[in-house]
Amino acid sequence: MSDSAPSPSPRLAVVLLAGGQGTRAGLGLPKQLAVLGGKPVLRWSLDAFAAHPAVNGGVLVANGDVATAVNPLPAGWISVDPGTERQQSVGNALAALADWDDQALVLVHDAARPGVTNEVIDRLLGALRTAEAAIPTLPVPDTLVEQAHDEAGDVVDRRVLARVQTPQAFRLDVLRRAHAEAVEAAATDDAQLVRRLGIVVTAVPGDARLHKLTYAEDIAILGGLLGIGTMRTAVGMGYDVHRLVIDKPLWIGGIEIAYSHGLEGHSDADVALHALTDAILGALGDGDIGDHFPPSDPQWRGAASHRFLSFAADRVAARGGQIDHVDLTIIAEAPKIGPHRAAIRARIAEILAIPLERVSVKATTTERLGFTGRREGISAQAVATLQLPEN
Ligand SMILES: Nc1ccn([C@@H]2O[C@H](COP(=O)(O)OP(=O)(O)OP(=O)(O)O)[C@@H](O)[C@H]2O)c(=O)n1
Ligand SMILES: C[C@](O)(CO)[C@H](O)COP(=O)(O)O
Repeated sequence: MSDSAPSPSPRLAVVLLAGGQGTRAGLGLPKQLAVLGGKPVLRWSLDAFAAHPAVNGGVLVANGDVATAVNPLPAGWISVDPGTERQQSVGNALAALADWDDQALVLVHDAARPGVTNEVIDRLLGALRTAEAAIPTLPVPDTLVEQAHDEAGDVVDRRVLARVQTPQAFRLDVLRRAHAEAVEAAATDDAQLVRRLGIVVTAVPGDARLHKLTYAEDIAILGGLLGIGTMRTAVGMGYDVHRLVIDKPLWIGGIEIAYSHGLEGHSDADVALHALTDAILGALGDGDIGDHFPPSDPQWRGAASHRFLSFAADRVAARGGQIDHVDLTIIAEAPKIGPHRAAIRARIAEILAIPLERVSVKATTTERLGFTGRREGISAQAVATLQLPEN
């Protein structure tokens, strides 16, 4: 029997990448801040790593506003600014790990992949007992073909292909060398840089839950994969009034209508889009249009109201929800809204990026009664029906 003590496990650091813009997701905010099951996407993997007994600390790569969403960081974690590309962001994290021993291990992970499990971390660490680098991969489930524009070409043999996920696991000295030698050579992940050193990268089974949030529809996919409850229906209502004044452009429902008068207001005073914006914010329980775009703020003077409505729609997407239906009633004695209804409906569907059938636009007079009947102003009422994930 040997009397030598077992060698201690190497220390383990995590590099959590949350420095991207999330352009392809188009959520109106960095996708790592989108809320999934009641917490930001970024928080999911941060919590999973912080709870794993082998993890000693980590570096969150994120801009200040993103890092703030997960304040305070777990013990042993710091945050650093991102670089312009993912690869530079990893480089910044490696610089922050300068005082870690070469023998340490590191897991590099996309914050856009919230579904980190202990099992996948353990598989990667198991592989690093003998390998210098290990990554999770999944088989390709579909037939793959070459394609040029809209012409499908020859089948590519998918048996020799795999989908690469993160976290990716490395001996720290290996990752340091790979990045040091890659200054001029871009790669979409760290394993490719390591392979350029001639080092073998071991593949371990990945996990469907590590699906990456890339496009807006991935939020719903992740909701299913992560077992985040069902959707609930939320209904909101909005109401707005603006005064008619002479010689102003008249904007209603995102279109300009030729008329002797226009609506008075701080923005373009589009009474219909304001009511709709409030209906959506109401369904979200997210305040009202004045909270987000205060009339006291000069930047909204004369602003086109489609910006307010897009903002509200983005907030629905960022919550992993969708707009089921909006119903708008415009109350005006004059001008007649009827001839413009179809154009208004199409414009609202365009702004909200939902099918036309999900938008209803109606109009009425008040039979010459009240302020609308006296043509002193125009009002609008709206109801928005959303599907939102249960938290
Ligand atoms: N300069 C960058 C670019 C990306 N990332 C991170 O790298 C991961 C994978 O990148 P990707 O999915 O491409 O995210 P984005 O760059 O945000 O997406 P897009 O390309 O659509 O803007 C994400 O967690 C992202 O936050 C980063 O830390 N620093
Ligand atoms: C690192 C990565 O997640 C591995 O699949 C991927 O390459 C990063 O995403 P991107 O869309 O290529 O930036």
